[in-house]
Amino acid sequence: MLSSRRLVPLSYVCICGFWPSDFLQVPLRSSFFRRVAPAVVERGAILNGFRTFCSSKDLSLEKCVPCKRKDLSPMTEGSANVLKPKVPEWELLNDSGVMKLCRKWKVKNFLLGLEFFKIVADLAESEGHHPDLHLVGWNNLTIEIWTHACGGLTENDFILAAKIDRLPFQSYLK
Ligand SMILES: C[C@H](O)[C@H](O)[C@H]1CNC2=NC(N)=NC(=O)C2=N1
Repeated sequence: MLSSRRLVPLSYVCICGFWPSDFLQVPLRSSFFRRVAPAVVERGAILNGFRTFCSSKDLSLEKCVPCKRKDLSPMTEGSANVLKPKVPEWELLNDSGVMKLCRKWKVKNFLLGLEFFKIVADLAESEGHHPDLHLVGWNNLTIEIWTHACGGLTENDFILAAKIDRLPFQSYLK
């Protein structure tokens, strides 16, 4: 389904009801955009020209797209902050200029930590988009998500984070 979604160049935020029919193109620089930005993300929008969320409130229902575009560029901190409320458990990290999503868990034991990562790995493979996995001190897990192809954040990262949040990990945690 996603292949039908064209990637459009960044110049407007497109508010859509249903892809690709009823677009209202709003110049990013307009005061209208600044006022409606959060609502735009709620209703569905193109941020950084990569895709429209077609009014899905839940990013975990979206699919990651291949990061093959030569001109793929990371989203701005402003765009990241607009999407951040959709993955409230994650924090935005600026790692030497590379913006990433980061979340930590403490699991009951080492083997559950590896099982946790295996489940995340299977999800990542199915999405074709992969997190950085850290397991330290036997039971401290950290997952960092960013788009390596452009050295920053894209919608794929927020989608993967939202999908990870829906995995059934409660029984793994301390
Ligand atoms: C074509 C495919 O999208 C790329 O090989 C994927 C694989 N998984 C990936 N994962 C992440 N996090 N960033 C990437 O740039 C990336 N590229």
